[in-house]
Amino acid sequence: MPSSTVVIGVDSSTQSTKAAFVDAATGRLLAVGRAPHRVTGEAGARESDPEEWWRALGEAVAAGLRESGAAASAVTGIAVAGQQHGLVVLDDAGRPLRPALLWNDTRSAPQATALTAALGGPAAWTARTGSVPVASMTAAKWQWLREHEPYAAESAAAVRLPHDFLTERLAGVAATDPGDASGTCWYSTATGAYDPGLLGLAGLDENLLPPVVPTGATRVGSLTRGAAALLGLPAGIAVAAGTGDNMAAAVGLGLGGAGLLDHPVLSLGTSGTVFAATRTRPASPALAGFAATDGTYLPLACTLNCTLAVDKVAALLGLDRDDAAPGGEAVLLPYLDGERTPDLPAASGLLTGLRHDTTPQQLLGAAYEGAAVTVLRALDEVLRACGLDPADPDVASRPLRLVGGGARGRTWVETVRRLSGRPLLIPETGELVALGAAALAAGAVSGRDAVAVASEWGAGGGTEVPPLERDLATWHRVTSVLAGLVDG
Ligand SMILES: Nc1ncnc2c1ncn2[C@@H]1O[C@H](COP(=O)(O)OP(=O)(O)O)[C@@H](O)[C@H]1O
Ligand SMILES: O=C(CO)[C@@H](O)[C@H](O)COP(=O)(O)O
Repeated sequence: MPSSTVVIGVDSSTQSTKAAFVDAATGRLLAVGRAPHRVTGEAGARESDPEEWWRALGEAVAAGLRESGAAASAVTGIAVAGQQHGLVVLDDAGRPLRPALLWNDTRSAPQATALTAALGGPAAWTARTGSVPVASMTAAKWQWLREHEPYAAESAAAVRLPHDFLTERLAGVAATDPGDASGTCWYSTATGAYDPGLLGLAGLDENLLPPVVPTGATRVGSLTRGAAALLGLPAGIAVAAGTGDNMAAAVGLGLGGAGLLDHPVLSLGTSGTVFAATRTRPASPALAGFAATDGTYLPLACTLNCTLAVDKVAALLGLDRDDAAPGGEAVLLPYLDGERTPDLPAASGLLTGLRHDTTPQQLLGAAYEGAAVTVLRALDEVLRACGLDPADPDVASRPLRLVGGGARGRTWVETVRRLSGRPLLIPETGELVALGAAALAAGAVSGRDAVAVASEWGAGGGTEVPPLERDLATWHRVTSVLAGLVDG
């Protein structure tokens, strides 16, 4: 591949769209174009207009093109990684029939409970899909739509996830990948295909879904003339299948079959996620057992309240996000959006341990601690799903890779360091999801394995932060309040 070619990786996540322009030969990040999109809704509702994602994708690509100084003619491929699980329903002209129901919309919790029971409980689900339905899963959202807006469900000519909605706009071809499909609860990680029985349970016609192509780096088509004109890119360049945002972060870090296996990652974004890439198909009811893009798997735990929730607490207190001190006796579980891990969709924020001398800075620190402990609690289960013993010194000393917007924040890094007691590895590149998507685009152009491409690019490398002695007093204080919430 000539060194002058450029690939674009798009991260269409909850709060914004980022387009990474990457030198395909060296992996050098030339520029990242950004554009925000809105999330609306109250009382558990979280929705976004897919047309806004499409507009934001155009703006982010235009900004990246300007800032990179790259000639549009140098661009050879593009791939989209998107926030997982969102339900997009389209009419027969490909227009959204309503706003997308997002991963953090908890209105679908009762439908998730009913689906779990309908198949005979959690074990039956993990055996088939790798995951147990919770409000986030697409199947629960589809059931919610059927019950609450039957007209929209009956009129749907196509059902899409966020990333494959955008891929189809680029290539004019319907396609998805095993990674994002595995977050629907109608795709089986055991068979690597849609599960007819689960589609029957959801009353969903398979013809409404995009075909699942073998990997996110599969070339599904070429940039259409219309999309090319809109984006200022050459028509005919490769469009990859793309994937979900967590799977793309794994690719960017070089995790998977052709790279690093069984090493933990913590992503601090709107969601907090903890995961690893492994060869063993996960089937733990405590985790989502996703497929990765390349035939490996991604056991993952996801919380609903991470950076956005902590920023909200900082705003309530009138503090900047790094004006925090360790929480002391105060415990703050910032479950502003309900919670998914543990599965408490109706939860709200909880504060305890206040004293006369508690400071606003401690309250903010307690919010960081509450959010961090909530996601870190699942780390041992992720390691067990990889077939590892979390207490094994070799396993305990594996660095935790920190990604997502929060990994740029001093207080996040120090809080995770203190509460995990692990060495951390903070990649130089902040935009691992977009970079992973760029590697998928490079794979679609060259036919090479995207994880191998990303490993060669070296994007996973970064700063190693040595461990601190683990703050077990805070850990136990937070986990005991959390346990009370679960039991209560
Ligand atoms: N320097 C920083 N310090 C702490 N948090 C940050 C910093 N920069 C960005 N963030 C947080 O990162 C979040 C966005 O991260 P990102 O991974 O892009 O989220 P998402 O993928 O959910 O849209 C914001 O909620 C913001 O609070
Ligand atoms: O639901 C999940 C994972 O199962 C979330 O991780 C979403 O994929 C949204 O990610 P961010 O926007 O927070 O990156």
